[in-house]
Amino acid sequence: MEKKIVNVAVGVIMQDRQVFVSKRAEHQHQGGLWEFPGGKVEAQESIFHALKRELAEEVNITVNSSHALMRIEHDYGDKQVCLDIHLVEDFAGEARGLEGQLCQWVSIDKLHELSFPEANREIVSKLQSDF
Ligand SMILES: Nc1nc2c([nH]c(=O)n2[C@H]2C[C@H](O)[C@@H](COP(=O)(O)OP(=O)(O)OP(=O)(O)O)O2)c(=O)[nH]1
Ligand SMILES: [Mg+2]
Repeated sequence: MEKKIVNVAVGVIMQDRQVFVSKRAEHQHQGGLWEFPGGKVEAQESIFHALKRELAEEVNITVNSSHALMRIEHDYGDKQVCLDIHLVEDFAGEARGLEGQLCQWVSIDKLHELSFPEANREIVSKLQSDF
């Protein structure tokens, strides 16, 4: 049977050379690892709309605009994802976890010290080489 690919809108929220990351809950897929906030793109929804909705729900910010950074397709074996990663520098509100998740601002230079899901390796490399 062909596996369904889950499309995910992911936001790299950046301010003053720092990025806002949150920790995935233990019970979630890839639980206990750090992530860039985001979530599933619903049927008929644009990536930008999903990004805006998820970042408001999860981390309290209103995204005004964003730029597509990269797309990563990754097969975790138990789940196949397509991550649409956007850079979010233009937003309103103060970022904080609204779902009880641990969050922090981390400097780009230290991003590699955190444990992320496998698919995020490329994102961290790109951020550290481009910014
Ligand atoms: N948000 C996010 N998801 C990531 C990252 N890296 C990565 O592999 N993923 C994977 C983990 C999950 O399988 C999927 C995102 O699903 P999610 O659990 O955030 O979706 P969601 O917010 O809509 O939440 P839910 O409906 O599952 O409760 O993408 C990342 O940096 N951020
Ligand atoms: Mg999510």
